[in-house]
Amino acid sequence: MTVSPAIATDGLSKRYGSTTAVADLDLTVPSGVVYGFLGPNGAGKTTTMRMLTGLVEPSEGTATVAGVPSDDRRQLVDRIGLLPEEPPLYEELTGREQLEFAADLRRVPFEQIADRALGLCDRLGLGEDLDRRVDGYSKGMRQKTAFVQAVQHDPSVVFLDEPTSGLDPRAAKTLRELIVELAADDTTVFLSTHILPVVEEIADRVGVLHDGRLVAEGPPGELIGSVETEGGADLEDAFLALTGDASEAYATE
Ligand SMILES: Nc1ncnc2c1ncn2[C@@H]1O[C@H](COP(=O)(O)OP(=O)(O)OP(=O)(O)O)[C@@H](O)[C@H]1O
Repeated sequence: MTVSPAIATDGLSKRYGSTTAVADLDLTVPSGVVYGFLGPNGAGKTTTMRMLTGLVEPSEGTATVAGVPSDDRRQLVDRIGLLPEEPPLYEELTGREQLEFAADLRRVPFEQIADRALGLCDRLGLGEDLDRRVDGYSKGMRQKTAFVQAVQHDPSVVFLDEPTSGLDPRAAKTLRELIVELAADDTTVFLSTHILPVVEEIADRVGVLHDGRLVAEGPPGELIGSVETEGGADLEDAFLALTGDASEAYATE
């Protein structure tokens, strides 16, 4: 029996006027993996994620996510989760109301997923703040709420854009653990981040985008092994070699 990939794209491209944001992308992401999606600023990562989540129409090519064509937004939202760079939260709601609202959008009764949602909040240290309004939340509290909102309905595929942004070290560690647990429970995690040690630690596979093109793909160890260095190479070395610009300053925290 062949298991369908979680994400498959065929010649996926996006142009904005004379700018080619994503060019002829053929990507296959197996089910149940953590997939690190890397690339310099402006490489096309966000645009790719927007196409895969049905928010932006491709100029050419097709994509299937969790078995659904990416232009079938109605079916897609039930099967995916998205944590974008700028989390969409309603300032006037409490954290709990925000999570209930997100469940409603997917026509999932919140009571059905409350144990999972509130358990995630507790793990992230958000439990005691859930009845406060979002407009009084810190950046980290917003990020935690947006993460729970993205995964509370147990999606088949979740897209995370810089998920540890603004999180303190303890919460960031918990979030990394949660990502690994999600994948172990068969949720495919599509993770875009500039924090390469995190990718090296938790990603099963990595794709590197450069100028809208996929320039490398495989397990992190394979990418690192492809780089020649005098000492031991790491994913940052591989990234810099593959994207050909040693001046890109990348976080190494
Ligand atoms: N709505 C838009 N209109 C015009 N150009 C756009 C638009 N969205 C993205 N672009 C362009 O497409 C290219 C890819 O941008 P994108 O945001 O996908 O990159 P990224 O890899 O996510 O970058 P970063 O790491 O900085 O977030 C850039 O040249 C960007 O200026």
